[in-house]
Amino acid sequence: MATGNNDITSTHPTDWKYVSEGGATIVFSYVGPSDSSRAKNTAFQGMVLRLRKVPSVPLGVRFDSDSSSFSEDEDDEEDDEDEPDDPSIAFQKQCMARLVPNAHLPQLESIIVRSPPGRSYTSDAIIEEKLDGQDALQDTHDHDEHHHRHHHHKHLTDGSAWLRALAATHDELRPQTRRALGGIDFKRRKGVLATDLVGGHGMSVEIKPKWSFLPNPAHLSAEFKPIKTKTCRFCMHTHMRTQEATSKESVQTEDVEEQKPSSGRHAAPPAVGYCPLDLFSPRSDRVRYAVHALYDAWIASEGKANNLKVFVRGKGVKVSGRKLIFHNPPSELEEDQIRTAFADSLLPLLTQTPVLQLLNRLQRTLDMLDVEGLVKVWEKWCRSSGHVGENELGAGCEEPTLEEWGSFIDSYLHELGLDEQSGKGPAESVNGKAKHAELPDVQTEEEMRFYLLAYLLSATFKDCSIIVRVPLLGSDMSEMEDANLDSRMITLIDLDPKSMTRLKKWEALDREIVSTYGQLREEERTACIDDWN
Ligand SMILES: O=P(O)(O)O[C@@H]1[C@@H](OP(=O)(O)O)[C@H](OP(=O)(O)O)[C@H](O)[C@H](OP(=O)(O)O)[C@H]1OP(=O)(O)O
Ligand SMILES: Nc1ncnc2c1ncn2[C@@H]1O[C@H](COP(=O)(O)OP(=O)(O)OP(=O)(O)O)[C@@H](O)[C@H]1O
Repeated sequence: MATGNNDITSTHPTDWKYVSEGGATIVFSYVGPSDSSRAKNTAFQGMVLRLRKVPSVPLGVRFDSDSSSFSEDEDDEEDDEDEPDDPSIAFQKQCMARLVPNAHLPQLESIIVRSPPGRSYTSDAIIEEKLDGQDALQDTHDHDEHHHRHHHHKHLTDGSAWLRALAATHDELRPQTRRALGGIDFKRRKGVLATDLVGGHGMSVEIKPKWSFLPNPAHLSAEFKPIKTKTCRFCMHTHMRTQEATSKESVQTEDVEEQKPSSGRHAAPPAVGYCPLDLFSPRSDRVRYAVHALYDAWIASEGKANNLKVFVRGKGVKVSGRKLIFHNPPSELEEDQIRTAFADSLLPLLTQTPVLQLLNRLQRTLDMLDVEGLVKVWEKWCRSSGHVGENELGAGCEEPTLEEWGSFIDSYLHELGLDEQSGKGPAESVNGKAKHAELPDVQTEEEMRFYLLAYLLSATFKDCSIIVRVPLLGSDMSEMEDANLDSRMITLIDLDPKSMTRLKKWEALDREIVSTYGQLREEERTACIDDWN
């Protein structure tokens, strides 16, 4: 029995399973009713729901009518159509799809998440309240709950009722550090339905690779150049985070559960030992080393580091349950065997599909000046153009429209001599580097914005994740022959546009990370090897 009704608020909150979340969004997958009393809804099968969280993270795209904003008034029951679709949808369709082959992108579509007035939810029922005051029950097994509903807060029956019920049903599964910072944004009228990349019968491994390159040295300050050309940004950031964690530990109060991250942002433990430059290397022994390091950091952080997540049949695997990644978990298994089998299963897709190399090329060619070079160009342009404001990087700059993003991508592809969706790797960047040996002489606002947009887009690719789908270890399917490699099994997620307002943060963070790392003696610093330099 199945239905295809695409009113998401007619599904029960328990038909959805919490998958995971980041700083900006939270994701649930459709599992359907747990018993046969109700039909599965085919409109949601194989899909996840991605919802924006509060506090909201600013996005780097503006619509002509500035429709990226939405009503701040909770009681405002405007048409759902009045809220624009989540900007990530148009951005992916019109911009990202020109840079990344479709095979490596999830399908995205907009979905209304407002429930009709008068509809409320209990743990196992949907209650419809007739507008003339008479009540009608629908699809409920728990009539006793019904007569209590008038005592409930008005939110239980307003348009946010479904979102609130979804949040209440799943809040317990969320990490405490994320819960302390916020949850689903109940004011939103729309969410995003996306291909479920962690469901099915196999294993999905999510890697957040981060920065894949050492910077172009041409525009670095004399003070930072020796530091930044030896150690990659991720390894330096890891060092800073490790120091921060150590100093926090020494002042921690007893009540750890109640502690909010002091910076107001989620602080995942650092993935010590992992270097992205290993993962992005063309040498498979280095890629293997990186996967081992990610696995070790996953274990050491008890699954809290955000660079590796593992899912089996749609559910996040805990470190303590790691044997679940095997089809038939052997009773005796050395730790090293699990790690080796894990890396064996990922290596073919990581090394023989173009996704990592594509990410590498995009990141480095979009960040040819480094933030230090970008600041120099910006300051010079501010002086020459009389640009008013505090002169902080990006100050006073509007978010780009989709049209401007489109023109930017035209120029970028043209400059690199690449075709749309070419998916080509970093060899193409060599020309770009020679070209950016000199600081660009920016004359117009349009030219200045070209460099700012390039940096914003590089930041998206530095912060996105890949999801690799493979059979469970030890299953008949797990010995993948090269010929059987299906490159669609590796997908890029979290390709949201970053906001102009982030530029000043990145400048300051760069300074903080590098000066902290610079306090180490030369011989204490890690030498990261960029094979593509
Ligand atoms: O600055 P970074 O490199 O620490 O990246 C931030 C991420 O931290 P990470 O290093 O991956 O632990 C951070 O990840 P977490 O929330 O810590 O998992 C976010 O991805 C953040 O982006 P946004 O605020 O969601 O747009 C990321 O911020 P942006 O740099 O993309 O602004
Ligand atoms: N299409 C998908 N299928 C399955 N799981 C997904 C999908 N998209 C996202 N997820 C899961 O939800 C998590 C949060 O999504 P995403 O990374 O897009 O959020 P974010 O808030 O933008 O992250 P960040 O803080 O890194 O910027 C992901 O880490 C992943 O585990």
